[in-house]
Amino acid sequence: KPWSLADFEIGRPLGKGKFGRVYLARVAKSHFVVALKVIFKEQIEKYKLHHQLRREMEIQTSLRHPNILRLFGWFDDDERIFLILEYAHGGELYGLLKANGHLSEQQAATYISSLSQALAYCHGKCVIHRDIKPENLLLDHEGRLKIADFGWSVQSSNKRKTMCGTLDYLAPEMVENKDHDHAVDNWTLGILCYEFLYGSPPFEAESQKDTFKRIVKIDLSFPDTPNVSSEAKNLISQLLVKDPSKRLSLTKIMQHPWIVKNADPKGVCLF
Ligand SMILES: O=C(Cc1cc(-c2ccc3c(-c4nc5ccccc5[nH]4)n[nH]c3c2)n[nH]1)Nc1cccc(F)c1
Repeated sequence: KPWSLADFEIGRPLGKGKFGRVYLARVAKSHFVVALKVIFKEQIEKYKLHHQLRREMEIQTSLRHPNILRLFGWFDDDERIFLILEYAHGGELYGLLKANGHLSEQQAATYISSLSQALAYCHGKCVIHRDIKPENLLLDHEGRLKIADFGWSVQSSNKRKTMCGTLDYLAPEMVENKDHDHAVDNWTLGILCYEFLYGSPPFEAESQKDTFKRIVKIDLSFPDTPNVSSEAKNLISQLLVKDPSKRLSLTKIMQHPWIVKNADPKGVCLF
């Protein structure tokens, strides 16, 4: 019997986006907790997004990895499509980063390792460009990282206001509108690693124009505080490289001395 809204008890909103909101919910019978995403059909029709949505749902349903948020299933009624998504009890990684200012080298290395494993899994299934910015990263009850690919730009509560327009995470070949491949994800890992350790992305600037200039110039510098190990700086410097083919591969990232030394093998590290 297909799922329907009657099977769920709806809780508070968790986030909202262009195409609808995400609610905390639980299966009425089993009390199994999920995140229920509501997408309005008239929005999909208006933007002619049927195929993209269908493809995204097929991709998400097929991805099974401990660091990728699950799409358990979906159902619809006359005006809405409902996605039954995994609930991440720890909320947005962005919240943890902003609360602490920056993460410890152990936390940062653990999350970069988890992201590299999740991306290697995706690339292995010819799925690229999972939008990996802090706003798309959630934590489960054990502090394990979960990529929730909001390709549908969910603007949730405590998201950075400049998020929608920021270039901070885009690789040079993207801001220069050249064709790009999965190496853009390796660049983004460098950006994220820097942001986890210093609290803000490396090419942040007052205007998008200045960020653009800093990205294409690879205008990278490491502040003296917080004190970050040279191995961490070495990894970042091998990812924030202009030539996509020269960026450290996902396998090499997982074998990097800083990752081997600092990442928690179980991917949870709570210190
Ligand atoms: O839209 C998304 C991804 C997505 C995930 C979510 C999302 C948002 C928030 C949460 C949360 C969550 N837990 C929290 C705890 C505290 C505070 C906030 C929290 N949000 N858990 N799981 C979530 C899932 N929104 N959108 N996938 C998608 C879109 C179209 C088609 C498709 F197949 C998948």
